Amino acid sequence: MTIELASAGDTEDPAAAGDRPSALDLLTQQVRDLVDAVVLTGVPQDELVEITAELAALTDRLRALRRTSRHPLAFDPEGVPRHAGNAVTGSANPYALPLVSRVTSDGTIRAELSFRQIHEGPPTSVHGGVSAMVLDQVLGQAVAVAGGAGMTGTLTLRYVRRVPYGEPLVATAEYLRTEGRKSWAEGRIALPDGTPLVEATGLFITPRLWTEGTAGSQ
Ligand SMILES: CCCCC/C=C\C/C=C\C/C=C\C/C=C\CCCC(=O)SCCNC(=O)CCNC(=O)[C@H](O)C(C)(C)COP(=O)(O)OP(=O)(O)OC[C@H]1O[C@@H](n2cnc3c(N)ncnc32)[C@H](O)[C@@H]1OP(=O)(O)O
Repeated sequence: MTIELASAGDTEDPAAAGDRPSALDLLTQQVRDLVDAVVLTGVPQDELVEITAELAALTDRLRALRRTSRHPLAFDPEGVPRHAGNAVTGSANPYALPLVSRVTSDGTIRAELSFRQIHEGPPTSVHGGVSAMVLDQVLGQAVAVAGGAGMTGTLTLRYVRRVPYGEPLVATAEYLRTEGRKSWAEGRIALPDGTPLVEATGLFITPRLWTEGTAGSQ
């Protein structure tokens, strides 16, 4: 297999790397695969002990050089915030799905996604907090693209139907309105045919600190 990597240094600037994955992106995806494998593994105890020791050694190798700063926040040409360390969308965060969203011609945020077994809450269903995290993100992106980027003040959810994992789903969000530093959005996670599973409305508040030009220092 030949892997075309982004150039060294591109990881600091996702736009410069284009669509090519960086070595960090590939490591991150490998760790996601590892986490999936851990949840589902049935290998015997002694094998688990050996694997754990190997992982401890790999963890030490990664810790040999630690970042002293967070991953930078950037905006793609459509105005969607991109942050490699983000818990939902981050290409360099193994914990992230990762969720990849785009802006449609009418300004809707749209992301195709598929939850995995690691997201399980109730048997065979996705944990409600995981659904909330995805909706918080896409609603936040909707207000950011509309010019009202902010912190979540309130997020109200209605869990309509159980959310399955391992199946294609769609998350969408639309900006509603702005009053001063407050912006509202609504969205949903749905089946591909539009059947809603979780519906959300959210209020996002642009912190006074950001309007004073100190974003990112909090
Ligand atoms: C230099 C410019 C830089 C611009 C920055 C650019 C980009 C930022 C990038 C990315 C962001 C975009 C998208 C990200 C995508 C997804 C979003 C995920 C978001 C999160 O995952 S985020 C984590 C959870 N979130 C929190 O961790 C919030 C903790 N909290 C605070 O940080 C403060 O609390 C804050 C900032 C909310 C307000 O602080 P503040 O000092 O700026 O404003 P203040 O208190 O004066 O309130 C003003 C008016 O909002 C009302 N109000 C206040 N709080 C309210 C609430 N909770 N509910 C309802 N109304 C509320 C007041 O009642 C008043 O209302 P009124 O004016 O009518 O009296």
